[in-house]
Amino acid sequence: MKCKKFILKNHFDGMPKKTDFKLMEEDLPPLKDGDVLFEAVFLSVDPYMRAVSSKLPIGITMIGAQVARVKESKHPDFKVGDNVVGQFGWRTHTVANPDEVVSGFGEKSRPYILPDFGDVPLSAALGVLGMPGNTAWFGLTKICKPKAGETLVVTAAAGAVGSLVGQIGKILDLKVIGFAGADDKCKMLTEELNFDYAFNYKTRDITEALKEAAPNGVDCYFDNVGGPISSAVMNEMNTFGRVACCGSISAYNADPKNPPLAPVVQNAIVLKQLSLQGFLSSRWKDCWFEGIVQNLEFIKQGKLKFKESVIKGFEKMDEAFLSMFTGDNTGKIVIEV
Ligand SMILES: NC(=O)C1=CN([C@@H]2O[C@H](COP(=O)(O)OP(=O)(O)OC[C@H]3O[C@@H](n4cnc5c(N)ncnc54)[C@H](OP(=O)(O)O)[C@@H]3O)[C@@H](O)[C@H]2O)C=CC1
Ligand SMILES: CCCCCC(=O)/C=C/[C@H]1[C@H](O)CC(=O)[C@@H]1CCCCCCC(=O)O
Repeated sequence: MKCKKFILKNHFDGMPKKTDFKLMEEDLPPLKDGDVLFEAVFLSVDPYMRAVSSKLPIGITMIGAQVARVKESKHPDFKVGDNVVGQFGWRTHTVANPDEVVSGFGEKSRPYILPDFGDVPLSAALGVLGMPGNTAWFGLTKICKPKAGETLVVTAAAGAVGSLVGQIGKILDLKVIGFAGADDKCKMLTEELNFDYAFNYKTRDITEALKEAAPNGVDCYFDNVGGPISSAVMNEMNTFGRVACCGSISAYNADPKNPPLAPVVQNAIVLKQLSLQGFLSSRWKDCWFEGIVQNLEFIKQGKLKFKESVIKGFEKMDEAFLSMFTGDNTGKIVIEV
């Protein structure tokens, strides 16, 4: 049996291009004792792949998670028909011993069998009921530690993580201000997702927008973008404000030898006694299912909506990946095989 896979053909130089990838076929080995044959159902593209792949060798299968179905099994814990989330990379089929799966950056990562999501589609296991959902839930509650009545700012607010952070902020009784890169995204955030304010960072001055929406200052900042936008937000923060440093997508395509310069924020950090803390969602791997159960509960209660940009066809993995950097997605991008 053959599988299709995408390999990294060139290291990205600036914005990733279709020509940086190659779609190939590979013969799958027969199953040994302990092995399982997984078939991809939905695949994920995530911004970290841009940052991480520059450190990986050319020719590797592109890294990442997928929802896969067990087609054959010689492992006692995995039954035919089980749905799992596994770090198998950009490939349609995988033969692997689940106890030996290693993620693209070298961490052991046993695929986990998905619980019943009820009416919620399986693709959510890559979004609201998976890594981005847990990033939002744990990152906001454990790093920003918000208190009811406080003001939260979130950037990349219409994306997979940001759209959930803002809604969870509202569930926790915060005033929520989002920044996103298009007027229709901002409209969606306030009209559908309950944000109090949303501004287009491409057309609005950040400081001015915050003076209008947060005249009493910002207490929590969930930072998905880094760079000058984040410097401007930090300058509007209140004493003892908390910043959850989640990602810096504004610089992922930058030349590492000539990185972009953002305005200095040390004055704000010192004078306002801010706490900035970086985190990876994997910090909460030991209580991973608590986050999933919590977000599923919010969905069932009608308090949390999730947006997906579903792209059909494994062959479009590369295009789906590129679209994150042009802001073409709303919510989580998933590829349906
Ligand atoms: N720490 C962790 O464990 C995790 C961190 N992350 C990080 O969170 C952030 C969001 O990820 P995710 O929700 O998956 O992705 P998104 O779904 O938010 O997609 C990326 C979005 O980023 C915005 N964007 C792209 N380029 C820029 C830019 N130059 N400046 C500002 N915004 C830009 C675009 O929206 P727009 O139209 O608004 O510009 C785009 O849609 C990323 O930085 C990612 O690395 C994600 C998961 C886990
Ligand atoms: C390298 C840039 C990472 C930017 C932030 C981000 O998007 C992180 C996402 C992680 C998510 O929590 C689950 C993951 O697997 C993502 C990648 C973690 C990268 C680890 C890199 C380790 C290393 O290079 O040493």
